[in-house]
Amino acid sequence: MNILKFGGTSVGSVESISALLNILTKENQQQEKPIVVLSAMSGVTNLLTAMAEKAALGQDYSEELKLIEQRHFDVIRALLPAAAQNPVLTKLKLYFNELEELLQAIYNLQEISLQAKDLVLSYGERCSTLMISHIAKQKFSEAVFADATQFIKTDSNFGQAKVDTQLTDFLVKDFYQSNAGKMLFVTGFIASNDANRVTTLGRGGSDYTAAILGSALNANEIQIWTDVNGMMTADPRIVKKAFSLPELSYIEAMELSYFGAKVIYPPTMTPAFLKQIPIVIKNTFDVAFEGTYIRHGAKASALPIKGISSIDEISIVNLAGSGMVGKAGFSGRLFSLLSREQINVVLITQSSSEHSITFAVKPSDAIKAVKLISKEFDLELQAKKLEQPEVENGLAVLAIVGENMKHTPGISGKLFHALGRNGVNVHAIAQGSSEYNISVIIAKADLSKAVNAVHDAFYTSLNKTLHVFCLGTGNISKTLFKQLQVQMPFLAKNNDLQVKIMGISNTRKMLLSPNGIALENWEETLNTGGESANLEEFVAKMKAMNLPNCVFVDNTASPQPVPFYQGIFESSISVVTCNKIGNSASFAQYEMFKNTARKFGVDFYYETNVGAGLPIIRTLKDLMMSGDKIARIEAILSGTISYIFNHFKGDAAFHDVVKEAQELGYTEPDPRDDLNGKDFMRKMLILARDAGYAFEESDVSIQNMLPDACLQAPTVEEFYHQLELNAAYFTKLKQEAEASKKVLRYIGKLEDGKASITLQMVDENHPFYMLSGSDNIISFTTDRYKERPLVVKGPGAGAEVTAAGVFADIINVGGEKA
Ligand SMILES: NC(=O)C1=CN([C@@H]2O[C@H](COP(=O)(O)OP(=O)(O)OC[C@H]3O[C@@H](n4cnc5c(N)ncnc54)[C@H](O)[C@@H]3O)[C@@H](O)[C@H]2O)C=CC1
Ligand SMILES: N[C@@H](CC=O)C(=O)O
Ligand code: NA
Repeated sequence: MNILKFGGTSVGSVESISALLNILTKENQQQEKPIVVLSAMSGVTNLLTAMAEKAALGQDYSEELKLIEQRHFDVIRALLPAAAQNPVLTKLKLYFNELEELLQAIYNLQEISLQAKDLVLSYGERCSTLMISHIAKQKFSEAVFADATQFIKTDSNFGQAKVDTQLTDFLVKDFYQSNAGKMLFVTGFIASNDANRVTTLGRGGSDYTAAILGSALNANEIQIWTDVNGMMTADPRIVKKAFSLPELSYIEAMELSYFGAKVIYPPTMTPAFLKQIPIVIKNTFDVAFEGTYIRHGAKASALPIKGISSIDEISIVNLAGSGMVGKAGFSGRLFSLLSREQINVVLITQSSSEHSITFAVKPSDAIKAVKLISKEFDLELQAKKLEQPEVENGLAVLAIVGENMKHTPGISGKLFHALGRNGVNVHAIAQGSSEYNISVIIAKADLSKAVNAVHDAFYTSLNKTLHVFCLGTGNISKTLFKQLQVQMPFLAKNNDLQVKIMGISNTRKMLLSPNGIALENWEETLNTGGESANLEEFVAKMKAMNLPNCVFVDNTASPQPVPFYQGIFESSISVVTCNKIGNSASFAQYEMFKNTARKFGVDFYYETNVGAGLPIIRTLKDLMMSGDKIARIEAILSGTISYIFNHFKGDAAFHDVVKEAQELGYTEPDPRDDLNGKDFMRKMLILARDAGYAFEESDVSIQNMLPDACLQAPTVEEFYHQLELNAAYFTKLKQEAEASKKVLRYIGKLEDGKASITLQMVDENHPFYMLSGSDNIISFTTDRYKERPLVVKGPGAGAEVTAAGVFADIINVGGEKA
């Protein structure tokens, strides 16, 4: 026979009770009738508590009483034919009269005992069970109401009574036998003591009732019907990607629910655990869900951990003292003191020196614990053998749980890597001696980020999410958003990766969205839903969202974002940028960015700073890291100038060709930065620094290729005008080159600790002669590439290739999926 327990939400409304009846119809096809255990209608227990408290304070409680009556009567009127309503309405009315008299007595006394409170609460389960048993009788003629106070016997610890197992087993069996063939509807949560006074079973009490009955009657299984899809890999309110677990062992379920999973309350399972009766958690509102099975010999899954549980509010108490802590008997005295005073210790850690102990408790217990300790160890404190206990608040616990953990090396490494990379500071660690759980104490503010990061790290077959905040909505960003949108399904399918844009800002508007910004209509969303742009606020809000796997993308050409990089790294957020201004300002700053990113375990990627999407920065880094020595770098690194020299032919006018380069998206937002060599200089400087030189801007000499008037043009418009006025200068250059069968090339060189950019005319024997479009070319001569240099060549400017380079940098963040 099966026990089916339905929680408050499952009996809370006409719809849920109808669903419950359908479930019973199916279950009734089994050979033996099920036993149904019911909770009070959702919210009713709270109302009863409120009424009892009001009565004890001499306040009016009639509103609540009316509300409770109304909720039951509404269900009866909706689910029973008129002729069948009267008998149950009458019986319920009797209950409500008793309840009212009881409350009146409390009101008169203006005081309430635990015993009276249990009695008040008992009406929640009695009313719901009586009502539903009558409704069920329409379908199942064998339905019978059973008040569990008749056969579940406890001590007199009202509010949290302890069950007399032997007597209860006997009475339950007897009751069951004398009701053979009936379908029993049993009140959850309530029982009675020797004197037949009503007692309650404490937290999770209706589950406990189901387990007690299941154990006494050797049930086939105990079904716990609730409103969620069983036990999940993490709290679904915190982790959107959390999924239901098909199967768990008892120990795993205990460990998981101990730290927060509210689906079942562990102690309630003990009777079932001892008899090895499987428990299955099912969803009344989603009958297609097969349930989470908790049973003996649950199959070990391929996953090293089963779930992540968490408690979002915890305090820790630190105790230290060389003369005391760690000595035999100390922790015994400490923890029996706490247990005597009913302080639940969630977690304990002891330092290896054994001179300190840290334990975690509910915040409301922390001060109480300190007072108790101060009293108990007064002498030791006075003698300075023990230091004053210290309390830390605002903390949370995260625990990973799984029986497989102890057979799988590297679990804690993975946990701490995920936490470390995301800047989550660990205050204390505890590994249960069972090795079924590893728990860490972290700041409450970091909990959501931490649980998500750890979930991503362990459930790698799920998509890992990168949370991206993007500055700039110009040429490059627009193209990046398009590329991301197209590529997203591929990344999800083949790389288990999701890139979510959480924030966008340009100089006018900014928008940050906790759910991410859809890329189909980002522009409209930003314009209609965004607020006035404010860079400082954008960065602050990004940090406050405290997301795991977070990336800040700077796709501007502005110096303004650069001063924020440092603080962004310090918040454990990676930076990806195509903006060269950060890396080409002072060397001290360049070095600080690198060091800070390394210190905080995040990435700083800027491949597109040199040669757009061409793998130049990455190649240089690989050469350096593998121990090669750079002897010489020669390069053409201005896509714009490359394009101009490749197209300034025949009777084309120079300024028109420049305009074309701008229109094709090759130039900087301000094309003067390309033609005056500044953009090229920045690239040479960044290369030199990455090659190990502590260079400043002044270390790169630039041969100017523009007449003075062009260089000094105060606006872009004036610049184009000056280019036109100086047409003869450019034509002369071109003719000189053509006359000697050469081409014009603007070439950078780094050799012997010197960097330069010069305008050259090269003939067909020169390796840089053959270039087309916006091509860049770079040749690395090194110890290992001595005879023939390592050459990278290809389009070095343009929105598509640049956005693609930024895209690649973004998905390389975190490294694991690349
Ligand atoms: N075009 C190319 O081939 C390549 C470009 N790059 C770099 O890409 C970067 C972007 O270039 P484009 O997209 O063409 O520029 P753009 O001028 O089209 O767009 C720049 C965007 O940045 C925004 N912006 C500027 N200052 C801002 C601030 N303080 N806060 C928020 N947003 C701000 C602007 O509103 C604009 O949306 C530049 O740094 C450029 O050097 C790098 C490699 C190649
Ligand atoms: N404006 C730049 C673009 C790449 O950084 C260029 O022309 O090379
Ligand atoms: Na590059």
